Amino acid sequence: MNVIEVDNIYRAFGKIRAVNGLSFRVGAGQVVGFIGANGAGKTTTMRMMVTLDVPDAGTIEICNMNVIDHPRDIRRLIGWMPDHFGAYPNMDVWEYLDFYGRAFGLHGRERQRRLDEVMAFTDMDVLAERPCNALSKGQTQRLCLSRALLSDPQVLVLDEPAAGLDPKARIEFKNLVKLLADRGKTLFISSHILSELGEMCDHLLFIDNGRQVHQGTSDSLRFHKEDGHLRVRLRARGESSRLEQWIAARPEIKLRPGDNRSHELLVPHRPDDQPEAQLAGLLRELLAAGVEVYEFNRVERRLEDAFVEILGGVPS
Ligand SMILES: Nc1ncnc2c1ncn2[C@@H]1O[C@H](COP(=O)(O)OP(=O)(O)OP(=O)(O)O)[C@@H](O)[C@H]1O
Repeated sequence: MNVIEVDNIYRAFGKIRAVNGLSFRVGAGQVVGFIGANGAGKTTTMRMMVTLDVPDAGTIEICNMNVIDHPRDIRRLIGWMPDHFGAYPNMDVWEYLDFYGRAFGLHGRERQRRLDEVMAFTDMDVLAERPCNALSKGQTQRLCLSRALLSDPQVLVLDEPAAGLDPKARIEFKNLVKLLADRGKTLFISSHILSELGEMCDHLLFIDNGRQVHQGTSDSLRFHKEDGHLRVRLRARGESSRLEQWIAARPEIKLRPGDNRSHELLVPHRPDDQPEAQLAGLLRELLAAGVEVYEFNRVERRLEDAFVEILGGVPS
């Protein structure tokens, strides 16, 4: 079932065409990375999805409800985390979340229970009494996520959630995203930093100048299929003669030297086979032939390279 259906939407600000005929679908439980350079139209699209703005043309449906006809229902289903945090100088973390809990219509014990649950999940419980303006960037992001989670939404739309986080905070954030995905939430996450999203998302949607330029699974972008080949990097103990003998009997497989005493195999991909099954069979054969393999990896393409390739040049 599709949770998000965006059909041919347009949004212009004067002469600027921020979103220019964009269409995509997001299935229930998917974690989708929304990628584009600065100004590509990500925030504008997301604001329309969460009912904060309306398209000039085209339709957006969330859980089969049109954003223009059912904004209130949709707001209950969606948790929105904007890319900026307004200043709340006189509130501590607990007061801030309590305020939003009230705004979401949570009452009495239910509100308290939900606040406790959310703050424990995001590790904000230890910071409950900290003033909002005395939080680090990572803590502020976790506070924003806490707010988005208060209504226990099915769909989470997160605008640049990892921007400006240090590596530790980024790992913490990634773990939270994974936990939410494990709970069956649908996540739609924007970034202009690909590697950030590649680790969190199973699907990637690329936009440029308000238009979709590519949509696919992260794996399909990440793994090379050079002219229908699978690429494997392997390292084996001892003499390489066993490996060479094994290769000699398989003219379809190409062997080339890799870095750091490794080898790279270029194996024709059999379209009827799952790549995983084919690679597992290959490893079994190598071991049976007495090649002492101690490292065997499918070679990944850097997502940045895939992005540049898709755009046909360097992203602006
Ligand atoms: N309210 C507005 N008024 C005028 N122009 C706007 C407005 N909002 C967005 N734009 C313009 O629309 C284009 C798309 O902006 P948008 O914020 O959607 O991009 P983005 O992909 O989210 O970029 P970033 O990664 O920098 O946040 C930009 O050229 C921006 O300047």
